Amino acid sequence: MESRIQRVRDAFASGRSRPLRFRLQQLEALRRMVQEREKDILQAIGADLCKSEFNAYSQEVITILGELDLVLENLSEWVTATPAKKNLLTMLDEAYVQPEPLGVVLIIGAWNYPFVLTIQPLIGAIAAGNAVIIKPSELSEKTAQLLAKLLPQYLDQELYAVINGGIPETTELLKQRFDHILYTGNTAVGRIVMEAAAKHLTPVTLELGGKSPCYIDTDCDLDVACRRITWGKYMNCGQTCIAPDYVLCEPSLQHQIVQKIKETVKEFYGENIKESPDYERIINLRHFKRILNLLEGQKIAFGGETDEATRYVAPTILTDVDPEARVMQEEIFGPILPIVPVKDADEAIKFINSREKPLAFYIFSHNDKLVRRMINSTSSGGVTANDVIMHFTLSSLPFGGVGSSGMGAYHGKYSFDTFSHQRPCLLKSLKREGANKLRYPPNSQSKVDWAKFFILKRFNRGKLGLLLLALLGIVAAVLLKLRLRCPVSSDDHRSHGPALSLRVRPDTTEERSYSNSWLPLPNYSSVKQLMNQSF
Ligand SMILES: NC(=O)C1=CN([C@@H]2O[C@H](COP(=O)(O)OP(=O)(O)OC[C@H]3O[C@@H](n4cnc5c(N)ncnc54)[C@H](O)[C@@H]3O)[C@@H](O)[C@H]2O)C=CC1
Ligand SMILES: CCCCCCCCCCCC(=O)O
Repeated sequence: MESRIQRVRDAFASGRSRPLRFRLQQLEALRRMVQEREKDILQAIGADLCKSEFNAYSQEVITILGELDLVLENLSEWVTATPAKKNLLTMLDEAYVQPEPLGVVLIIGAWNYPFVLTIQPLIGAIAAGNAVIIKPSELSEKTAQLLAKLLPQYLDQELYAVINGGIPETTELLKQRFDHILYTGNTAVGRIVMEAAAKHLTPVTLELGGKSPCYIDTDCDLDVACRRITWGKYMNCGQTCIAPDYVLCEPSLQHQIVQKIKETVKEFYGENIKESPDYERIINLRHFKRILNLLEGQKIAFGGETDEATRYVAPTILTDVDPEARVMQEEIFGPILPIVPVKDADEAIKFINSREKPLAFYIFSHNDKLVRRMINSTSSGGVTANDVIMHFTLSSLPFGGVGSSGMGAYHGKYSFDTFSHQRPCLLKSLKREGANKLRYPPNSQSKVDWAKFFILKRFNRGKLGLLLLALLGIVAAVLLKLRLRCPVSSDDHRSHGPALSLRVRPDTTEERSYSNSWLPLPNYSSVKQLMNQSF
């Protein structure tokens, strides 16, 4: 394992992952892979999650094709250095922020969307110029095997390596040094990843889970709300990290919600849900049993049927759920929807704030003021109002958790930023040493005053500020010139402090001899007064 990672590190050190052209080539190759091997990809996802090709395409492949298009279109802009604002001391220098690759990145994927959750971070890591070790989840075995077979056929084999295996392999992998780790999975393993990363001071992006609440207001189109919730809750058999985990609503709404979700389930999956090509299965027996345990002692208002042989769990709704019940303590990650009655929106806010920060928060209401109030009084990784899941699909929004639902974010430009170091660059010349003397010892009050002036002064009115700055420059230059005509004693330098750092080219040899000295301005306070006018 160590030698494999070393090979990837050597490939990164060769510098070939850095040029924009190379990154674009690799991303185009990845797009070719998705297009040419679409059938294989859909079959692998289908085999892992019992998912139809239509669903695998719209839930996973579309996202990746969209992300690739976005990155290919914008990467040349993202890699370009951004000029930085300067202060008076650096106004003649070059200051910019240059994104640079971090090095070797480790991406640990999860099984529930095994293609998108592995390939989407990979796109960002390649775009940012990194080498990558990809560790797909061992639970989605077919997709993991396919990725290990396909990626080397399309991408640079030394820069991008797939390592498959289970917990022992991941544990071994985590002992190695990486320059960034992006992990998607449960919070307990998130802690293990962070602890391992800390040993090497490796930064981490943790895409974790949690219990995402969904508040339904009385002022709401319940038909639409319930249709959207049914879609987001039962998609992928509830195994979606941003699925609405539970519903909060006033007691009077409970019965109607159950009825409407029931009708929608029939509309979506037909009379015999087991036969529906759109209804998936639980990934393995361990998770199946875990979900079954969550049903114990609960009032099942709808669903509840299970079949161990096929790991089938019917779309299920629980009503009047006690907040202390087990089903309300851990992320469900299955097709069970508990409804917890609350008095009103304020009680819902309190309820949410008394728990760990969730990955997503959903509010259904016609009342725009209420929606904004609920957003402003809670915290979550992301929010969608009057729908569920959909914020995930917008690459212009950062995707990630907060608090125990994760740290850091990715998607689109946010992925590029996650896998880049924003390197600040200041390019000075070895000339103009005069202006620099204000920071050299011995220090004095006037040097401090000048330093304050040069560094703290802000010009925030755009062109007007620049115009006034130019005028000030002219005034300073004239004063400087006047001063240059009269010889200055070394004592004067010490007692009056520095001159403005302006390009003043002395005309005569005599003047040149003063050009590198601290030339005192005759009246600093008048300049200070001038500068304190609001520019
Ligand atoms: N924030 C997000 O974007 C997403 C978060 N999730 C969360 O992931 C969870 C479900 O995924 P999991 O069952 O955790 O996926 P999982 O069992 O596939 O584990 C994820 C990865 O962690 C590794 N792993 C597992 N146990 C480990 C250990 N003890 N030491 C080292 N590595 C280990 C696995 O090899 C795998 O690659 C849910 O909590 C869900 O909310 C899932 C999808 C997206
Ligand atoms: C056309 C609709 C597309 C919907 C895409 C849903 C993809 C959800 C992936 C979420 C990953 C996760 O949160 O576990």
